Amino acid sequence: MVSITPIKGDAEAAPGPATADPLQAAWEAIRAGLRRDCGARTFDGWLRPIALGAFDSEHGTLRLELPSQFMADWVQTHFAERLALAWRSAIPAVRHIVVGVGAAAPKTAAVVEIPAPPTAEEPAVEKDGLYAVALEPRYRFESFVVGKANEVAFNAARTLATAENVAFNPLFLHGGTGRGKTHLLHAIGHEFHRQRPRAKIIYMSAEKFMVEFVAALRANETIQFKQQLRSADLLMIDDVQFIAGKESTQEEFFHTMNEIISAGRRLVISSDRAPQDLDGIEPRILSRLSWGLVADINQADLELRLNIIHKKLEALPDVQVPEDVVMFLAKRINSNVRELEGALNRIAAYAAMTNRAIDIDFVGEVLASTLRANQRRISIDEIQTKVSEHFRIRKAEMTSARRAREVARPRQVAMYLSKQLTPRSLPEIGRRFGGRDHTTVIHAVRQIEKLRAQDPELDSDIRLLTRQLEG
Ligand SMILES: Nc1ncnc2c1ncn2[C@@H]1O[C@H](COP(=O)(O)OP(=O)(O)OP(=O)(O)O)[C@@H](O)[C@H]1O
Repeated sequence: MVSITPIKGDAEAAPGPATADPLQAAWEAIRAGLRRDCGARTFDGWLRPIALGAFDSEHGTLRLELPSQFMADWVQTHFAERLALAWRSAIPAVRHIVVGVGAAAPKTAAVVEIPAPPTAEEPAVEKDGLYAVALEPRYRFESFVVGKANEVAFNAARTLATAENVAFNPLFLHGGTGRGKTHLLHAIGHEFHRQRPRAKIIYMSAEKFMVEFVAALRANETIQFKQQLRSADLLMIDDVQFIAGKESTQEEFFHTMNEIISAGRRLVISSDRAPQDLDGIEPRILSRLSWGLVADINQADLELRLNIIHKKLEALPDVQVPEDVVMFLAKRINSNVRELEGALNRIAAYAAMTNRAIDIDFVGEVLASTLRANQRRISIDEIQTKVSEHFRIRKAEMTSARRAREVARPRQVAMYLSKQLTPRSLPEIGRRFGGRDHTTVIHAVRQIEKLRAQDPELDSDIRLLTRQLEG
């Protein structure tokens, strides 16, 4: 069940006597920025009427409401991406925005007067070839902290942005949410622009690609749409999982991809999963993708989390965070970098508001629910359930003595995942699998490691199970 938290009542966002509403404060700042960037006419006509709706803290979804469907559709098409980006940089906990018609929107007269659409096309204003408005200024290579989990992706991104000729194209970056894919794409854009100020760079979410493609189809303007994309020297499409299975968009994407690559222009794609795990992507697209470089971004380990906290704190010179608190945060917030960043911002904001020193007690109060969510531990029981469902065997086979391959292999997979995803010891894992010896568990772990390297299907099963279990 999704819990919709009313903005004013966000318990975690308002510890102690604090009265300021961080969402409202961020919204004021975003509005000021939009007014500056878009001019008074567009702002007054289309953006001023937007009201803040509810914030669903579980999914990080913030609702923005307009007085009519027409206005909501317009804002969705022209501003959704910009709004989402602005929100994400202001409050990282806001991961998505939904634009709709709602009760929170200011009530105007029964007939809503619809302002004339602006004459200039704002969100993708071409400035020196760079679609500058879409790139977040903070997302640069210099602000990206490199560790084991992301070094291959980082190096590939830098090579793609800087090398005279690249041996791989496209670059496909994948990894779970909040691990820095969008950051790296924007960093590529900034660097490419710095080195080649006249080059044409397009960054677009796959969702926007689809929306624009469908709009172009309706308006009989597909030729212009194609020309625009295919003339890019660097094209970056974020979150490509979005178009998996959407046939005509996928077809168009495939042609665009082919032309960009054949013309020696650079293409970068990001996704929350590996190419082979994208359901509904055609084999010819997969094979074209495999011509390039596929790099994943793994979950940050403790060392990387510590380095990221230190780096983020450099940008907050007024905030004094003692080393024991840094270690506490790095150990306890292990889900993803976005959460870690959000936690630091929240601590800084509440320390400033309440004038309290930042110690472990304070952090425990301010981040109570984040810490609880990060504490979620995957249990061996959950692993056994998921694995038996996946391989369509009875769960009882997890603890049975049967050695037939069709049950023994899934059992080994479950033991392997128990070792990887839980802090349980080998003897304990053995006990939970029908009282087996710890050497059986070691054997299972080694066996699956070996098989994963040889068998792409098993490897993809394990990735999928891991993703599902990690939620
Ligand atoms: N290695 C890193 N160094 C510094 N900041 C990072 C790093 N990784 C992620 N971040 C920060 O974490 C936040 C989330 O990253 P980003 O939006 O790039 O994630 P993502 O992988 O694109 O997530 P999603 O799939 O949800 O879009 C950003 O503010 C980004 O700057």
